[in-house]
Amino acid sequence: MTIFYIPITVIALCAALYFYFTRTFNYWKKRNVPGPEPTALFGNFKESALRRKNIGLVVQDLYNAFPNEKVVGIYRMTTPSLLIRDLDVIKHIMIKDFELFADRGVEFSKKGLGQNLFHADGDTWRGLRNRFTPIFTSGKLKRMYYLMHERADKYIEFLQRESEKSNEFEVHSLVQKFTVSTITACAFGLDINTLDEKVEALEIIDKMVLEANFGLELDMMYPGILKKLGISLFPSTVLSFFSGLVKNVVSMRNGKPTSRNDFMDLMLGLREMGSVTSNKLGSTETTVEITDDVLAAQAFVFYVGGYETSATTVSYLLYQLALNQDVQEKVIQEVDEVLKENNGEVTYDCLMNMKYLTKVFDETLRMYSIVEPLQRKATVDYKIPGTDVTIEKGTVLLISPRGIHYDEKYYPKPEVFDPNRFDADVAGSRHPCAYLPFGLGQRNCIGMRFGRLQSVLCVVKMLSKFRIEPSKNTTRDLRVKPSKNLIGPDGGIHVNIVPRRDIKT
Ligand code: HEM
Repeated sequence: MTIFYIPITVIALCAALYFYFTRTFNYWKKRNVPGPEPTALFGNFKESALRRKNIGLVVQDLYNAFPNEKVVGIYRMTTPSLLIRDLDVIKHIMIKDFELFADRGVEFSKKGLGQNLFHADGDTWRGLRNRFTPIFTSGKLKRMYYLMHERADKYIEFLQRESEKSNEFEVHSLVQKFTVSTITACAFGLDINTLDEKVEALEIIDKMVLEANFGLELDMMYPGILKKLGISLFPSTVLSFFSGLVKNVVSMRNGKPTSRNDFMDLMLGLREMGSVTSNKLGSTETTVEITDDVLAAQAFVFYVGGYETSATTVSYLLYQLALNQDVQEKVIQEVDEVLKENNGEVTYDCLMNMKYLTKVFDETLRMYSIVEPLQRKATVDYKIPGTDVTIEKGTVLLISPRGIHYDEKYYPKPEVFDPNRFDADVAGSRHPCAYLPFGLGQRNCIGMRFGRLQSVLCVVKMLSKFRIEPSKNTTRDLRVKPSKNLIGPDGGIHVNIVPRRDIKT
């Protein structure tokens, strides 16, 4: 008899599982919100959950599939969530009604590294953001610039030595060597030799933090479960590394801020205060105790946020220069002119005046925005302006910068690399929410100026000595790495970096 029960039990179990993993899929239909058909268990994120496609591209596909909709009802695994396509609605959420969407809503244990500025929400985020904003003003960056400049010179010397051996480089890992050395110098006051040596601890962190992690899918499926279980998205080894780093620097500086004006000085200032306060709608309340874990969490997010985003941007920029020699010619002309006017010095002010290179940088981030998708969480029930849709408190909203940046409506012939899209009059006539590589509103990228500065410095220093040319391994079909949290090239970017003196004209 048992022989009959086994298949029946298996069928019943499968049916129960199917029912369980599709139970929410009427949510948007009931509310008349259009959206793609979800798949059991995965919702609309099957390709990214199976690591077949980068999550940024998955959300871009969802954006493209509904060209006439302002909002699209989707399922992050089984949890209903809303993709916002319309730029006016984006403006409401990210700017006008920001207070209602200040949270990012990535829920996991907020102990240890979880209390970092990117993942913190609510009053903790407000307190931290108030305190850390002053370190990224242009005045502070200008004072830190000499640290970046020293690293850039060492990097160019390294490149000159290496280019004697071979002209072909994989530029993503190459530029990482520069950005890791600037961020560790500016943030922690450390002089790590990332050029000639492999820094194993940093390589491990790179793998552990930037590779997609199934914790995120679990959070999509059961929002808040990681937090309830006290599970972090980051392994304890990463916490130990940053805790150790902070402790060392604190003891090297005798626990007091120095005159370096770097990130560590600001942290030491916070440590002396003992806590940070947040001002919400006029009231002042103490929110975050500044423990060593909180300091380590900020060190961690500035490190991770600081090096990879800029390294990826610069490597895509160099790739486009290799393919578009006319654009490169103009950038080189600008670099040469500015250097001539400044007796060969690359100063902070002259970088700010490189108008054409700024457009090239902006166009690079249009085609390859690195942080995808943007995310906000509703902290109240909210009727979406211009629609009949009301979202419930706790709903996660996604925005696809890449979808918008490749939308013909805003950028004709979006596959073409054209820096003139950022001429002042052309850019000024576009909707203010049509360009989102650094996000938008009060929760935008705090390190935007730093990222721009180190990226542009790296490009100027490189082009003052080298030209970038396609190599036999430069692919025209550059893919995005599926298994990463950020947008980045699959298999790297290979180009030739040729000393300018070697070029026959
Ligand atoms: C080209 C370089 C960079 C790009 C493209 C980039 C992009 C972004 C984006 C899109 C966000 C999310 C914004 C939003 O949700 O509206 C973000 C947040 C953030 N970025 Fe960057 N970033 C870059 C460089 C940096 C650097 C150099 C640092 C630090 C040194 C940094 C630290 C952060 C932090 C801490 C946040 C979270 C801010 C908050 O939630 O208050 N980023 N970044």
